[in-house]
Amino acid sequence: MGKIIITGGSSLRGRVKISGAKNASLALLCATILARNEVVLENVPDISDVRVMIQIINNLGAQIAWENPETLRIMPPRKINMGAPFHLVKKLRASNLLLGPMLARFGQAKVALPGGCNIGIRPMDLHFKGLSGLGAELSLEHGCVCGSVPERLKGARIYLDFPSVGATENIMMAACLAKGQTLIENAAKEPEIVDLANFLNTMGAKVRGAGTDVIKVEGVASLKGGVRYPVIPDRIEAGTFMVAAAATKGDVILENMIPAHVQPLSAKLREADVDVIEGEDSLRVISSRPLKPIDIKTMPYPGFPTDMQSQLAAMLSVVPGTSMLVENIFENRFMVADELKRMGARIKVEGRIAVIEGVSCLEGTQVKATDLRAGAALIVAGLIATGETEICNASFIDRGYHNLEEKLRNLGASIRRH
Ligand SMILES: CC(=O)N[C@H]1[C@@H](OP(=O)(O)OP(=O)(O)OC[C@H]2O[C@@H](n3ccc(=O)[nH]c3=O)[C@H](O)[C@@H]2O)O[C@H](CO)[C@@H](O)[C@@H]1O
Ligand SMILES: C=C(OP(=O)(O)O)C(=O)O
Repeated sequence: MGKIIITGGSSLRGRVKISGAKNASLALLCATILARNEVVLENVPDISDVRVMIQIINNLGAQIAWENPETLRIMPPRKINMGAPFHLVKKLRASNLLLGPMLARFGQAKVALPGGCNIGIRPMDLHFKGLSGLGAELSLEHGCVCGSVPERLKGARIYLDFPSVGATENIMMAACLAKGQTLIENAAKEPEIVDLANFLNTMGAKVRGAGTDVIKVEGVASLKGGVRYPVIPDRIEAGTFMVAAAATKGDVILENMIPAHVQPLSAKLREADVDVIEGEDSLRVISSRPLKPIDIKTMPYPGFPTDMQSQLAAMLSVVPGTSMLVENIFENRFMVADELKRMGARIKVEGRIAVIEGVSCLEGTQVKATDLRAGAALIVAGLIATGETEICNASFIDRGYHNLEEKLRNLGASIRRH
């Protein structure tokens, strides 16, 4: 799976360009299935999750090719090949986002139960509730979700018991081609939801209210496609560089990003006594004073993102005093604590709570990435540790970070792949 080796101790300094968002790109790629004509997506990150999703959608009958390193040209399928293969689907969570578009456009779907990082049980009941509320008939057969639509999907009022990102996306995409109006209540409000709604509207959908608790979709007969659309910047990649800059006492300017999308993290870094200066589409992080301990509770957007919790745990492990993390989204997201402890961190995990007692330094050693953001956290830990840190299972990190080593080297880090 590859190793990343870091020699710690350098402060990160300079400028870094943030890539397009993984989670938005994956949802938008699934949404292209709804379109009748070619679609061009710009600012797509060349990461392994995106490459796997391209393979899956090509298998369904689409034709997708890179026009240049950040631009994908997609000819949606005219008829669908059933069965998204397990060996691909198991690699990423977002493969469950194929269900809504396949059912809406082709009236049938068969997708192996999705994989992704082992950060919790991650049920799909809300996806099922929403899609069956629109009239789809769904069953689980031999590890596959099978679905069919007797006639056309019909608009409905759907209340989500929890504002699930994936369920909101799946229902929103399916509702675009349903007959009549759909209301998604207690919808997720993440920036990736808004990006998906904007993309669907560019293709001819009628989605209103994305970014609020209630999304209203007026179904249309078809989505024309024939559009070029830039994916939003990746707020989690941006957040990871912000934390790396703060932890290494650095001074980094992040370019091509949306400061409002990282506001929950900026607020917390400021509490820790880091300077975060917002530009229009850039942001500067300067860490020149001793850091203060902070408490974090992960929440749906605009709360603090679960995808940034591990990286912050790495930073806080060397901040004098006691910090506390409460993980409210995924029950298994403290796996990184054991790896950080190997490096000398003092972290006590009790259920959904982790208490961190800051130590004076972390020591480089061999550690393993247990999931994507745990891998990112170990990179942060390696950058601040004394000596050499060897991170195995680096392919987890490749799921979500484009050119991470090169970007960090340009900021002065000593990092290489083995
Ligand atoms: C590809 C993608 O976009 N992944 C993101 C997406 O994952 P994903 O869409 O899987 O996350 P959800 O928002 O759906 O999950 C949030 C919570 O809802 C629960 N739940 C979800 C669906 C369901 O049917 N039933 C149910 O109980 C989950 O177990 C979890 O506890 O949002 C997460 C929360 O911001 C991020 O960490 C992931 O990076
Ligand atoms: C949890 C993540 O991704 P996924 O939902 O694809 O597993 C993530 O990006 O941190």
